[in-house]
Amino acid sequence: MAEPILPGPPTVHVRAPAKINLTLRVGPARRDGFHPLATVYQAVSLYEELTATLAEPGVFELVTTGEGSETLPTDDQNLALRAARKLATDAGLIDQVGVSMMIKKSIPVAAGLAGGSADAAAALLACATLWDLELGPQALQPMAARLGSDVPFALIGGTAVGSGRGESVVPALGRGHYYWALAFADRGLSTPAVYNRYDELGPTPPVPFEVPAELMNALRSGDAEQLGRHLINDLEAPAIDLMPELKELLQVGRDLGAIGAVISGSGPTCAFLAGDERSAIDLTVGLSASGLCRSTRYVGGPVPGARLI
Ligand SMILES: C[C@](O)(CO)[C@H](O)COP(=O)(O)OP(=O)(O)OC[C@H]1O[C@@H](n2ccc(N)nc2=O)[C@H](O)[C@@H]1O
Ligand SMILES: Nc1ncnc2c1ncn2[C@@H]1O[C@H](COP(=O)(O)OP(=O)(O)OP(=O)(O)O)[C@@H](O)[C@H]1O
Repeated sequence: MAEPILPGPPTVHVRAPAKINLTLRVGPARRDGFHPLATVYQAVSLYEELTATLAEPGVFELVTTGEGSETLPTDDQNLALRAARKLATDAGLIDQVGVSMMIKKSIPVAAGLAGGSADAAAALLACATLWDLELGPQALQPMAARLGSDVPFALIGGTAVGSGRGESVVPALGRGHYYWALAFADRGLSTPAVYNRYDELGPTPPVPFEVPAELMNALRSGDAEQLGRHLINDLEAPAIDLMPELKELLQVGRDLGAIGAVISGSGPTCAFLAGDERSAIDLTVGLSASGLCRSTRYVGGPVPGARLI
């Protein structure tokens, strides 16, 4: 006789998006080593997928698959596991809860697209749900900020202005959907190394600084051409200093018709803004053919932050 099918332990699925920095103004290093930022984030349709299953109390485990996963730690060095443990500790439940997580990575590692932050945000939301903590993306913000500068944005998604060290995020009012071609490099760049090189190259813009009004106006009116003209990243010079081939890649994208080109975050991923979806696809084809990048992908934004699926 067939065995009865018993329900498995509760499981949730979450996906969390990559980000592009449309603006990244960087001030001189603070005493704690972090740099004050004025940034505009946009979440784009390249997603990490996390599956979390309730486990025995005290069990916190993780496996990763997909893009670059073989290079990642699966112990507490991994941001997702660190996020799960931190949530359990802060809730006073560290000896009473457990979780088994599986992450399918699509965001390349150390690419400037905040893949690790997306994983941390996904883990927070998944574990809060599994453990019935009744904490949504807003309530999880303070804990997200302690895990990393980009984690709070990964929870809210959309388009948002970031300040402080990037952890203080306010949604930006905007209209329009934008089409991007992303060009991935064949190696990563370390975020601290890029900030260090930024300090060495100096000088830094005076603080307080602001997000360009033209960029905010472009977002408000949904004007892609104007947005493309006002993309700016102060980490572009140090990223190019560490990886000189990025300069040519940015130029090739412009020559292929991109209406804007910028390195995302600390790089090395280059983001090219296109006028429409067809042009974004054409750009990915042209960039691939240039031989200057490992691979390309077209994405759209803004999209929501970490969500249950
Ligand atoms: C480059 C960006 O992605 C732009 O959004 C972020 O600034 C980086 O965010 P992140 O990877 O979440 O960074 P964190 O994990 O908080 O910090 C990693 C390291 O980056 C440097 N760091 C980060 C953020 C910041 N405002 N100033 C910094 O100098 C510090 O050396 C820090 O030790
Ligand atoms: N789940 C994770 N995914 C990716 N990297 C992780 C993860 N956990 C820890 N890390 C470590 O964090 C480092 C940076 O990873 P990540 O892919 O988030 O870089 P990034 O996209 O450049 O980040 P950011 O744009 O936020 O600076 C990696 O070198 C990796 O060892």
